[in-house]
Amino acid sequence: MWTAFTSDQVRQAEHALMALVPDGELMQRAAAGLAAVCARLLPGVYGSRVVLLVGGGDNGGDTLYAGARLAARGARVEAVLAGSRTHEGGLEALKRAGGRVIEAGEVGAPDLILDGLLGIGGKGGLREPYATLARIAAESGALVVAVDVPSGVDSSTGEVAGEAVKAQVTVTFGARKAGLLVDPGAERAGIVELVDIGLTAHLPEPEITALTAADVAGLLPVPGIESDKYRRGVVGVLAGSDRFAGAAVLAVGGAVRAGAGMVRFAGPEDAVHQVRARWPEAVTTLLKEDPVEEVGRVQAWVLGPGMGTDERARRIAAEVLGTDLPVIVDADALTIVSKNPKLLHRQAPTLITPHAGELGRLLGVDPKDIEARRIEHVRRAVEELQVTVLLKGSTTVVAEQGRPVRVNTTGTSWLATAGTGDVLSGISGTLLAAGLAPYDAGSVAAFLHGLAARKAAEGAPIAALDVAVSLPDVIRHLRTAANMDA
Ligand SMILES: NC(=O)C1=CN([C@@H]2O[C@H](COP(=O)(O)OP(=O)(O)OC[C@H]3O[C@@H](n4cnc5c(N)ncnc54)[C@H](O)[C@@H]3O)[C@@H](O)[C@H]2O)[C@@H](O)CC1
Ligand SMILES: Nc1ncnc2c1ncn2[C@@H]1O[C@H](COP(=O)(O)OP(=O)(O)O)[C@@H](O)[C@H]1O
Ligand SMILES: [K+]
Repeated sequence: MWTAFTSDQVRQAEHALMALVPDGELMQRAAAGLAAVCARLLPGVYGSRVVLLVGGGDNGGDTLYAGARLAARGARVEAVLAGSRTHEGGLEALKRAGGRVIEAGEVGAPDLILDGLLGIGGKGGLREPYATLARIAAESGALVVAVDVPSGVDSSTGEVAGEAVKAQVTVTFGARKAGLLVDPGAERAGIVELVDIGLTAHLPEPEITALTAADVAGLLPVPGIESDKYRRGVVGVLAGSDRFAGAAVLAVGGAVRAGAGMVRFAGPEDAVHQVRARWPEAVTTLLKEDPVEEVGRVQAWVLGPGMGTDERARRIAAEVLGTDLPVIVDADALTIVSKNPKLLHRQAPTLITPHAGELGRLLGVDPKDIEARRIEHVRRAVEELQVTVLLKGSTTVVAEQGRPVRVNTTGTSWLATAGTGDVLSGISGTLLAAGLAPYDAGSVAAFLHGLAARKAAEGAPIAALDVAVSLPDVIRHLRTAANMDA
């Protein structure tokens, strides 16, 4: 499990650790780790040109000491001093090692730029001259490595309020900062390398966690000798309308290919035909005015993809949410519950899977604000709605009362195509029917969904159904990598 922390949590842990080690020791550990990563990234340290963008705080200090280490190994290291003050010890060390100070106009096109403008002390959008330096870095063509945090990214939330550095790699010290895992910050951070400075024992409960491949392999339900199709989990899918029959095919596809014991599908005529044609293994029921009960026994429901918001859909939603079975509430069902929030007042496990627009309607908030500060809003949704919430988007996050927010790390922007959300609700439904709690079902589903999309895409466009089709390959790979028996 990965863990990530707010800047306050990191500062508290650093204070506790600082009391136990000599002055300046942590900065030396950070600088040594940073220089080692830079040395690995450069084709060769000797003779390479490295530019340091140095802010006035300790982030600048780390950067100067790391620059000194690279200079000592033969790199040509130059520093732009951008703060109203400069870490004295760091600057002395750099000069002693042969580094020199340059003006912003002399940055040019170095091999490597180290962004040491702001660390966890940064607040709000970059002010000048930092903003100009962020632009110079972006235009230089150099490999940009952010020190601790890309400057301009809020290290606790991932918010970017204005200009920010965009790094290919972020070398972060002691603990992952929450803002490095959540967009828009995650996109600015690139690959995150964690340097151990001895902080771990002092860290509190994390605000944020992320499942690793091994965690997912451990959580995935697999059939055993006692299994039959009912015990593995029967998932019921209530999706599709005369207008949107495809959503039914996609949600059923996600459920089938994620490994359901059985998928029961119920919907209008065209949807039933299309589901049967694509997924003959699904058991289908034509649902007109009959109660949903007629569909048969299921262990969890997927409610909403493409089902419309008319009177018929509202009646189905009310009936299903009135049962004591676990339910995934997605797409049109979210529109229905946003008009009648009481439908979510239920005891049984409930996972809602909105994108920012849908959550915006549920909370009465502008979707742009949700995308800017996902963690805050997903927590607020949990608080107000008292259900488990999976917020979709460029970073998918899953939240539940009293638990850290789980951030998904596998997504790809190729997923931004119609219908992939329907596949996700099918996967989540299968996992819920297999007995996973909503928090695990949602976060494992998002992990598999992201990996399946990457596998299907491999750098090219995908259709939503490709994501469903790739699921077994992804599950096989995860289990093999975790050394699990066939
Ligand atoms: N505290 C510790 O024990 C350690 C800290 N380390 C480093 O120290 C960093 C934190 O250092 P500081 O607390 O000095 O903070 P920063 O180096 O992040 O700088 C904060 C200063 O930048 C200015 N500033 C804030 N927001 C700005 C904006 N938007 N535009 C322009 N200027 C802005 C403010 O004047 C503030 O004083 C960490 O990120 C890490 O790199 C590491 O050396 C490891 C150990
Ligand atoms: N830029 C992006 N990067 C990564 N994943 C994305 C991005 N945009 C959308 N997604 C993912 O694609 C899926 C889209 O779902 P949704 O918005 O419900 O669309 P639809 O209703 O068409 O299926 C979600 O899983 C979401 O997290
Ligand atoms: K930085």
